[in-house]
Amino acid sequence: MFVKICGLSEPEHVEAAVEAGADAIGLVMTASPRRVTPSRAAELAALAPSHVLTVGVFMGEPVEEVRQAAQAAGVGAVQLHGRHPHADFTALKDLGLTLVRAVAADADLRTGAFDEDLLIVDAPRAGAGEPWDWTAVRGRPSGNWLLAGGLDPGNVRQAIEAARPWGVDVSSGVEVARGVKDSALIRSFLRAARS
Ligand SMILES: O=C(O)c1ccccc1NCC(=O)[C@H](O)[C@H](O)COP(=O)(O)O
Repeated sequence: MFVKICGLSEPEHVEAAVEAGADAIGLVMTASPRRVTPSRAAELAALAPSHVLTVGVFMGEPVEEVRQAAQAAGVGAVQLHGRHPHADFTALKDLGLTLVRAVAADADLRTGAFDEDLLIVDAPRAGAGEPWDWTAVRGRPSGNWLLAGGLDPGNVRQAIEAARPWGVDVSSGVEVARGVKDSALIRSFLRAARS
């Protein structure tokens, strides 16, 4: 089970996620209480070993802005929320970035439809910690896709049973307050997702 811990902004939480075995960490570089600057994202990304995918998270920015921020941060992947033309994905892929397409369940759920490497099927409001009907996507995407939206250490097993994803992604569910991560919750989430 691939696990991504998203919305990290403090070194101690990057270290906790890496030590607990996260496969990917998300650094939010768009409007959000979790937003980090490109230079802060670079500091955080540098703490992750090379086997951990570092993901810059964007929503609606022009592709040139995404390119500049991702390159300044030195992340290995970009996660695009919102509508982007296929050409945006191609332009970013040509830079060697891993592409993550984040959508709600009513979108095109074919993995690779936009040449992305990874699909995230999320709640309608990304990063809001809102659970949704995870059974609605069971058997729909195939390949490498992550389930997200309202997951936490207490419900992630149930969500995995409901949707049968390839991996999971969490942000709010490992926080003690909006935008404030907790190392113990990060560890619990990883344990529960893989139990
Ligand atoms: O975290 C944000 O505030 C955010 C803002 C805009 C676009 C994406 C954002 N976050 C993405 C994620 O944290 C995850 O990919 C996912 O939505 C998980 O969210 P949650 O329901 O909070 O676990």
